[in-house]
Amino acid sequence: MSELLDRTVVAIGPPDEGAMAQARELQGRLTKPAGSLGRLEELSIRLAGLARTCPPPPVDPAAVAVFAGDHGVHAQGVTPWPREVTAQMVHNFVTGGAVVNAFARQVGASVTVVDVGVAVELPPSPHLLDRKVREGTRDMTVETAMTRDEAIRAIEVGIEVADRLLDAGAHTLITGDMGIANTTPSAALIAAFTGADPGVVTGLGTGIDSETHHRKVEVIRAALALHRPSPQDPIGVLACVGGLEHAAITGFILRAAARRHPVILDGVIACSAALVAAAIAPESVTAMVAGHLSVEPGAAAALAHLDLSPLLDLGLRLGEGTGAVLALPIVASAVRALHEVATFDTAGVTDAAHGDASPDQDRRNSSRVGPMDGHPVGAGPVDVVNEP
Ligand SMILES: Cc1cc2ncn([C@H]3O[C@H](COP(=O)(O)O)[C@@H](O)[C@H]3O)c2cc1C
Ligand SMILES: O=C(O)c1cccnc1
Repeated sequence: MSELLDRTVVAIGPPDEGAMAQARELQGRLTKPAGSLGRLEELSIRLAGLARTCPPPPVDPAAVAVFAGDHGVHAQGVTPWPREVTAQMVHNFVTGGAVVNAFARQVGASVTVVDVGVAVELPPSPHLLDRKVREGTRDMTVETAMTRDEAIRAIEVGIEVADRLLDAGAHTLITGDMGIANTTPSAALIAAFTGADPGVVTGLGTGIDSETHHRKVEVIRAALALHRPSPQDPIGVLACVGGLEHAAITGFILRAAARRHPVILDGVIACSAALVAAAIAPESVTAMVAGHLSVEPGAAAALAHLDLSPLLDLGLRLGEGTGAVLALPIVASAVRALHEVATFDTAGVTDAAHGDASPDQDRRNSSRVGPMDGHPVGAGPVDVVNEP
C-alpha cells in the first residue's frame, strides 16, 4: 500500500458500543412512541457509535467533493456521450451551474471539484483542485485501467481532499463523481466484489439502447475474464477495472471513517467505491450512510453486500453527488432529534411504558415542549414557537 493509506486504514476502528447503548436508551426516553422514527433511530444510534459520543455532533456543515475522471473503456462504445462532456461538466461545476450545485445550495453544503483524471488539460480555476494522476484510465478490455501505483495515488487524492474538508470544519462528507462512461467500471467493480453476473448489475447509465447495453455487459465480461481480479486484493481489482474517480472516492470514504465522520454515499459510482473501501477496511462501513438508491441495478447489489439501506428512493440516475445531497437533511434531522427533542420526564408527558407523567411545574415550564403555555387560545396572533 502506501504510508498514508496504511495510516488511514490502521486508524479505522469499530463503533463505540457504549455510545450506541446511550443513544438507544435516549431514543426510548424522547417524547414519541418508541421506534416511531423508524430508520432514523437506527441511523442516530449508528452515528453515535461512529462519533463515540451521544448525542453525536450535528452533521452540518457538510461538504461535497466531486471527483472527475475519464475512462479508456469509452472507446468500446458503452455510452452515447462524447468524452469531452466530462471536462465541460467540470467547467459547469466550478461555475456553479450543475444540478449538484443547485441542490447543495438548497441544503447549505459546499462543493469542491477535483480533477483526478480528466483526459484533457483543464484551465486553472480557483474553484478546481488539480490532482490529476493521469489523463484518463486505459481501456480495461485491453490492459489494466490503472497501474497499482496510479490507483494508490488516486486513493491518496481522496484521502487528502477528505482531510482538507474536515480540517476546514466540515462534519459530514458527501461523495460526488463526474466521468463519462463511469457506470461501466462501476458495474465491473460491483460484479467483481459481489460475485454477481455482469448481466444483472449493469444498467443503462445515462440512457442507452438495448444493443449498447448488450455491448456494455459483454465489455465488462471481457475485462473480468482478461484480468480475473480477486476481491482478496481490492487495490488490484480497482487497478484492473476501476476508475480514477472511483479510487479517489475510496480514499475519501476511508479517511472519513478513520476520522470518525459520516460520509454520505451517492449513486452507483459511490456504491462501487464503497465496496473497495469495505474490502480494504471492513469497519469503514460504520461511517457510510447510503443516501439514495440509484436506478442502476448495481447500486442495490452493492448496498445489499454492504448491508446498508438507502434513505431515499427517488428514481435518480445522475450521480455528481445529487442523491446524497438530498439525503443530508434526513441525516441532520436524525441527529438533531437526539439533541433537541424533550424527554418524557423533562416535558411532563406520560410515557405509556411507565404511566408516570412528571407533574413538576417548574420543569415543565422550562421544557422545550409546550412553550405556548399561557397564551390564551384564539386571542389574536400567537408568537411562532421555532426560531428559523
Ligand atoms: C450532461 C451530463 C451530466 C452528468 N452528471 C453526471 N453524469 C453521470 O453520467 C455519467 C455516467 O454515465 P455513462 O456511464 O452512461 O456515461 C457520469 O459522468 C456520471 O457522473 C452526467 C452525464 C451527463 C451526460
Ligand atoms: O447512480 C449514479 O450515480 C448514476 C447513474 C447513471 C449515470 N450516472 C450516475
